[in-house]
Amino acid sequence: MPESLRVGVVGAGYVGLTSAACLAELGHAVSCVDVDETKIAMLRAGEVPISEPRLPELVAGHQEAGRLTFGTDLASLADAELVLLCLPTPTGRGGTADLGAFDSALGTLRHVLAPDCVVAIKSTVPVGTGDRAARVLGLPVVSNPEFLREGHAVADFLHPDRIVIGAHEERAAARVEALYARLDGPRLRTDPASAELAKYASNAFLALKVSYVNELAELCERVGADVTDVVGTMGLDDRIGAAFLSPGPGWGGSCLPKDTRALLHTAEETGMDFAVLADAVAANARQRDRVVAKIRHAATGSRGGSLAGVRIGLLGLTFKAGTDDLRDSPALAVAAALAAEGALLTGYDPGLARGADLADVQLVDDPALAAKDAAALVLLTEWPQFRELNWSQLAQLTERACLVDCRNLLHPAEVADAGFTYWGLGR
Ligand SMILES: NC(=O)C1=CN([C@@H]2O[C@H](COP(=O)(O)OP(=O)(O)OC[C@H]3O[C@@H](n4cnc5c(N)ncnc54)[C@H](O)[C@@H]3O)[C@@H](O)[C@H]2O)C=CC1
Ligand SMILES: O=C(O)[C@H]1O[C@H](OP(=O)(O)OP(=O)(O)OC[C@H]2O[C@@H](n3ccc(=O)[nH]c3=O)[C@H](O)[C@@H]2O)[C@H](O)[C@@H](O)[C@@H]1O
Repeated sequence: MPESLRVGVVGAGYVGLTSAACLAELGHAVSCVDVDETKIAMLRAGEVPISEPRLPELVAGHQEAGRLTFGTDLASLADAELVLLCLPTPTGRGGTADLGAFDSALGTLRHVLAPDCVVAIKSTVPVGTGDRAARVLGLPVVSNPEFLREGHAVADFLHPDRIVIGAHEERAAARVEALYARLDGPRLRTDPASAELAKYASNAFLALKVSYVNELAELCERVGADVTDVVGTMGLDDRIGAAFLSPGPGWGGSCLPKDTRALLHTAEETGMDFAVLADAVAANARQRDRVVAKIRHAATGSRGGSLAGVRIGLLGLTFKAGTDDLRDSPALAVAAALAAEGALLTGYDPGLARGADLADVQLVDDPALAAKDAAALVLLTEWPQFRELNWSQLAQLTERACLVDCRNLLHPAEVADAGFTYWGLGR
């Protein structure tokens, strides 16, 4: 029987809340602490503030069973055997990770934690952060990066591709490993610096892969090839893999952009020019500009046409399908660029609650309202339900039946039959 640990989780966001609920599911006694009083009050009332499959059931069930508690006071972690830090590490000055929230929590925890407590860092933090935290706390600090994806958070946590444990001391590493005793998946023991870097290296490689495909899509257009068949061929090679080969409006979300910036900053600090990564980031901005040019062309009938006063309907605003997260969403970056040229934007997203307040887009709760009188309809997020829309009806509602599919989600022939002139990426 694997041992049950008294676990403290600091931060109740995507990573913290998912970890807390899943660790309770694995049989541990979990106390989750966040400074956000509103969020904690919601969680105590059984409401989960983010949209993640299975999370509400786990939170409600384990709270009721007494295995999961929520609070705002870090002092409640005094008897924890293991504390997981799941604090935000957004972009700070010069592109580096801002460790403000992290340091503020450490400042309190150093007076609170028991002398035999082990601390694990789940946040994505620059190399050396764990060792620095160990000095501040006077406790062993293990790097245990998290690889879950938003929209799949619970499933990814409970079925990890790998569990990475970067530690100096065996005793501390063993305690973190005990946390996951009930989970399958390869364990990788290493030093803290390698674990910290492995997390950035993974996210940066995913970004690189998508930037490569976005540039490839451009080349396909120039030479008259179809990117779907090109990446279909590539993906069948096990060494390349089929995942992360879909062209889109650029990669975004709360992590890939900030983590590529932070890794570039780390390289810079050592005097290294990480040129291939720097260009993947630059390619992401080029991709947004290309998408905007394509929309301008579709909506005005000319490459350099003016978008002033032109009505454009947007389908999908979140940074990818299956989430309600708008942080660093490429769809919003495209919207901002269109709005800056004077376009009038109406947007529909199945993941967003009505009444969400967006700077550049009037949010509507029906795709027909986004299509109405639009000079172009632009699909920006790959929600699968968009495939089932009544495209003939939407075509009739638009002013000019032009459709820019920035995710290559739809069958060009089908939407053409519905009456649309279709633009995809690289096809
Ligand atoms: N979102 C994701 O899919 C993943 C995120 N990560 C990493 O995990 C870390 C956390 O990310 P998210 O969970 O997305 O962030 P988040 O923004 O969703 O949640 C962070 C939580 O920490 C709380 N907080 C801030 N300061 C605090 C303090 N001093 N004490 C206690 N709580 C405090 C905030 O109120 C918030 O609820 C980041 O380093 C991120 O890069 C890693 C893997 C996946
Ligand atoms: O560190 C993190 O926070 C997490 O960041 C990403 O997860 P996530 O931010 O949920 O988003 P992804 O699914 O990776 O998508 C990132 C972006 O790339 C885009 N993308 C992805 C794949 C693809 O083929 N094409 C493409 O444009 C998505 O639309 C999205 O904008 C990683 O996939 C997780 O492993 C990691 O734990």
